[in-house]
Amino acid sequence: MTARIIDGKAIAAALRETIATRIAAQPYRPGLAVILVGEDAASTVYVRNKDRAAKAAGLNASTIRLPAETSQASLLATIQSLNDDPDIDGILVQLPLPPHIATDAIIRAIDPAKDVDGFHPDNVAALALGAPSLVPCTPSGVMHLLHAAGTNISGARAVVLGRSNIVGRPMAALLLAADATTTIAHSRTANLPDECRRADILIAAVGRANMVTADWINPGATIIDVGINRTPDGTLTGDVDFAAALPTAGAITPVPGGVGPMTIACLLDNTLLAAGRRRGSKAGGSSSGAIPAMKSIAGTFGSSAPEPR
Ligand SMILES: Nc1nc2c(c(=O)[nH]1)N[C@@H](CN(C=O)c1ccc(C(=O)N[C@@H](CCC(=O)O)C(=O)O)cc1)CN2
Repeated sequence: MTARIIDGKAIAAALRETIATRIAAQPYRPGLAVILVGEDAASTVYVRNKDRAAKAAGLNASTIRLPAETSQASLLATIQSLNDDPDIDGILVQLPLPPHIATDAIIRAIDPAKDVDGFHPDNVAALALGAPSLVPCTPSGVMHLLHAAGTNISGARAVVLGRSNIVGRPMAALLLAADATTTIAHSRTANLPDECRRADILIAAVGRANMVTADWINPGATIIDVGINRTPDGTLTGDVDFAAALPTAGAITPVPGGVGPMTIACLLDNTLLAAGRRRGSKAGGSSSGAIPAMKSIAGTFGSSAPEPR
């Protein structure tokens, strides 16, 4: 048997369309500010794609490009002015930052109500307590993909490979909130392949090209590949050996065209959600509220975007 391919590009396009319809129904244009410090090649592409997608969906989006030598104090001042700007609903600082800037201090400086990345400690704590507010975009996108794939989450054994603050930890919190029996596996986990082989749902987010091979996969499992690795010949590849996994997995995301496009769609969703809350629109319904897999955390997860008025 061959695994079903979960088409993240198409699912993200549908989500962006839903969000655009909701934005068009609002009496205001939600504002999104994205800050890029330096000229990291991949970050430059991601920020350009965010800007395009945000504008296409009807957001009032702007990108603030700062030189790599920007001081931490100057970046903090930029964030403060965006925190104070009533037209800005969402603020995102593209990561990674240059090494002389303390990422933690920057994330803490963002108004949690405008933190559309969901990285501020207040938002992290809310998610950990099972009452998520603004949820990190990549894990949020993964939940959408699991739903679209028709994967049963409640009661399933989920293994998250990787424990980063951006993906692994919030991913595990979301799966737990959706009633999966959730394990975080990492570089120190004993018998890593055995651990992964127990998973009905395997989320690979380690950042090592093709690390997950066919013998790590439980036959029929849903495999979500969050890895984006560039091989020496310039090819983009995930953390899962896709070709080898195909005959064993039940469903699998490709790289590119899997999780990546969902990250950007969920950023738009978070911006709409943040705008609705800040501007006092009645929250309810949402692009992701329609997702049964998230019912247990409905109303708080993903976009409780304002209803059209
Ligand atoms: N402030 C943040 N920084 C970073 C985040 C984040 O969520 N917030 N995530 C990643 C990068 N990222 C978004 O910023 C991102 C990565 C990849 C994609 C994507 O669409 N990938 C495509 C392939 C693109 C390519 O050719 O390189 C795909 O997978 O199909 C979107 C967003 C780190 N930084």
